[in-house]
Amino acid sequence: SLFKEWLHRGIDLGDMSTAVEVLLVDSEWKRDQDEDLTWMCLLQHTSRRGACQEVMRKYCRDRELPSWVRVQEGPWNETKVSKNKPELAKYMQRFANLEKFAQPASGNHWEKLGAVIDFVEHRLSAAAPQVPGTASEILRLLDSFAQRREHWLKVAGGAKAEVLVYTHGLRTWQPYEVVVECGTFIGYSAIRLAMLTCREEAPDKTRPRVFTIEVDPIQACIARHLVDLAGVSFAVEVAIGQVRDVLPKIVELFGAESVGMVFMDYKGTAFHSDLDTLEDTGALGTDARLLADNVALPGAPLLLWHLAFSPSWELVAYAMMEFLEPNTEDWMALGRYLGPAGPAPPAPESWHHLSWHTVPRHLITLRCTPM
Ligand SMILES: C[S@@+](CC[C@H](N)C(=O)[O-])C[C@H]1O[C@@H](n2cnc3c(N)ncnc32)[C@H](O)[C@@H]1O
Repeated sequence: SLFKEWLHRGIDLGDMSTAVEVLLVDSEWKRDQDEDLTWMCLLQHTSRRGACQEVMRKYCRDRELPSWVRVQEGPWNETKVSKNKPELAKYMQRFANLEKFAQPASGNHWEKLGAVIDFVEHRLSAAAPQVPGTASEILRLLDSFAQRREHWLKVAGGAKAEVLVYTHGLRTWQPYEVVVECGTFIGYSAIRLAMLTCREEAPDKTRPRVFTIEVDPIQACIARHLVDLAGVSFAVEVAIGQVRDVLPKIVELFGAESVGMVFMDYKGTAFHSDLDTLEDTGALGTDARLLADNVALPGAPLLLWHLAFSPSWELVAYAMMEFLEPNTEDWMALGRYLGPAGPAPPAPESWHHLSWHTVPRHLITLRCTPM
């Protein structure tokens, strides 16, 4: 009936594609096949075919549909494939349903990632016809891409990059040690970390010094490509998978006490349990550092509890503004590992609760509480 009201008022369903998508996924009426098809039909005749095809593709997957419903083949539109590299196309074909595992994407997420590759490649070849470029040049290009208002990228740039560099410089590194980054995205911080590890006069090029984990295969491939363009692929290994599945293999891959620094930049509610894995498997080296981003927004209260109250850790937290978001304050937590010294006292139940009701929602509740 809401749809009918929109139609009655002459509202184009294409302009409401996000709402239509939510209703298609959540509504009771979708059990009624005919009703369902009526809306498919209406979605096909809108002025914004691209957005609506996207909705239909998601909704109609694996379903028998009448021939008049025209849904473009596959979850990947031409822009995505053409903008990326053959390796990406291979992944796309192999995992046709991957899109549903990808991070929640804004409407233009994939176009933006295609554009970032174009931007970097174009300027790189204009400035210096040889590939690879230098790592600092790639970072500069990514910064300048992100600084365009419509191109914001969720990477640890600006003040966050400074904390990253500072953290890496806090300890004396052994030749067998690695930095583990959880959440690669397009490899921005991995490239920066690789630059730091390559500062030695004759860096060992036979083994990776930065091991970075990304759940989204497309983003992981983009990261590999940019790492390659930056000329640091010898120093960076991009692993594809969930952090929780990959971390247990670290000791097997690099040896016990081989992790000198961990950079957690993915899903705050998982930080504490994934850190447990690193501690329990003996992966953390002497005086290892843990840097965790976005611990206040969206929030990682259980990680903060652990770092603050476990005798194995010392904690410092930095309040700063998000990269290119001058109105959004966020925190980074920096932990220093003192070696296995026993568990933290259990976190109060309310902290577990807080972990699920991440800080933004929690703040909304607070604001609504009468003074
Ligand atoms: C904020 S971005 C990382 C930015 C990157 N650290 C940088 O500064 O350049 C977070 C990334 O974590 C990935 N991610 C989210 N949950 C994950 C998980 N459970 N395992 C692995 N990667 C994950 C997302 O796909 C996204 O690309």
